[in-house]
Amino acid sequence: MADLLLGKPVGDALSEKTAALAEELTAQGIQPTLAIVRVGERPDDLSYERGACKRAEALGIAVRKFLLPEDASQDDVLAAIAQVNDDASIHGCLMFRPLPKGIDEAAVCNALDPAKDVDGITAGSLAGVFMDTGVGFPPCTAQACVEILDHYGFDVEGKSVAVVGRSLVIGKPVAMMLLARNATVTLCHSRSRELPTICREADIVVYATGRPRAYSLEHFSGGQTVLDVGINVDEEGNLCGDVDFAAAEPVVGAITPVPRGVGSVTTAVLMRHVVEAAVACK
Ligand SMILES: NC(=O)C1=CN([C@@H]2O[C@H](COP(=O)(O)OP(=O)(O)OC[C@H]3O[C@@H](n4cnc5c(N)ncnc54)[C@H](OP(=O)(O)O)[C@@H]3O)[C@@H](O)[C@H]2O)C=CC1
Ligand SMILES: Nc1nc(=O)c2c([nH]1)NC[C@@H]1CN(c3ccc(C(=O)N[C@@H](CCC(=O)O)C(=O)O)cc3)C=[N+]21
Repeated sequence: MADLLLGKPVGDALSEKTAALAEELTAQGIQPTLAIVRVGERPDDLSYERGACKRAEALGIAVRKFLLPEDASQDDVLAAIAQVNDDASIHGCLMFRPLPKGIDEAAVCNALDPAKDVDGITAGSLAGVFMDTGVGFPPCTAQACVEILDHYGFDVEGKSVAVVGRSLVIGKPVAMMLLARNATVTLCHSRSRELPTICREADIVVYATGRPRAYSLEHFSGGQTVLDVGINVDEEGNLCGDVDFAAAEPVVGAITPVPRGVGSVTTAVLMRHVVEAAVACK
């Protein structure tokens, strides 16, 4: 049976420092505040929003929501971002992605004030991740994966890591962050051939594709570590990951469950970024 890599202890350890900083700021009359920009009602966005609001409340961080309908135009989203930029009481902004088709996501992302970019969506923050400059915040989920590996004592140096999925939210940045820690990274996507072989041969596999329970026995090997980033809703309305957990658990060495895995660490990382952004703008 695999070791369960639960997110809670990782998130709790991160949140201890965040709570102390948030308290200090509040004592100085600064209310750390996160803006959430959501277009439509994607279930994975709603799940993140629930998790984030719960954690923000526990830490004394305020949340302001900017909710737009599914058919919002690019100008509507840009107007919401402009409101966030102009409001000095907002320290960080989380805008759910992917945005509905027809909206130029890069244009909207880059409209955000870089100082408020707590989820690594602007080109400047991503350059920080890719060039290792220490400027800006990395995408929270990519950082959450690294925090989980650190917390549970997995040293990636020299190990082979397969990342499945190449989005700017998770696949590409997590690949770069693990590369910076001297892992040998294979970045896979929907056109990759021999994916099961690549996955089986890796010491650590990060699945981030948004395909419910799509990865099964042929992808696993004994003793490997699996991080399941996917947040999907199955036919019965239950949250599930990209990995077929029941098939993986008896085989792999360690695995993050969904829910209670990577997602809960993502929200903890987000809150830490918000508080750090609030400190930086003092
Ligand atoms: N736990 C957390 O905190 C978070 C969870 N998520 C979840 O992670 C998942 C991925 O999110 P996101 O990156 O935004 O999704 P995107 O849809 O932007 O990207 C999906 C990626 O998966 C790849 N892919 C799709 N099908 C296959 C396949 N059959 N084989 C190999 N690769 C495939 C795509 O490849 P190609 O580029 O070739 O199309 C693409 O690169 C979602 O379930 C999302 O909800 C996201 C962020 C945070
Ligand atoms: N710009 C952007 N960045 C993202 O990181 C991003 C995104 N867009 N769009 C949507 C996906 C999905 N995602 C989740 C994060 C945490 C939980 C989370 O906290 N889940 C709890 C359960 C919460 C609940 O449902 O009650 C858990 O896993 O235990 C869920 C989903 C981030 N995403």
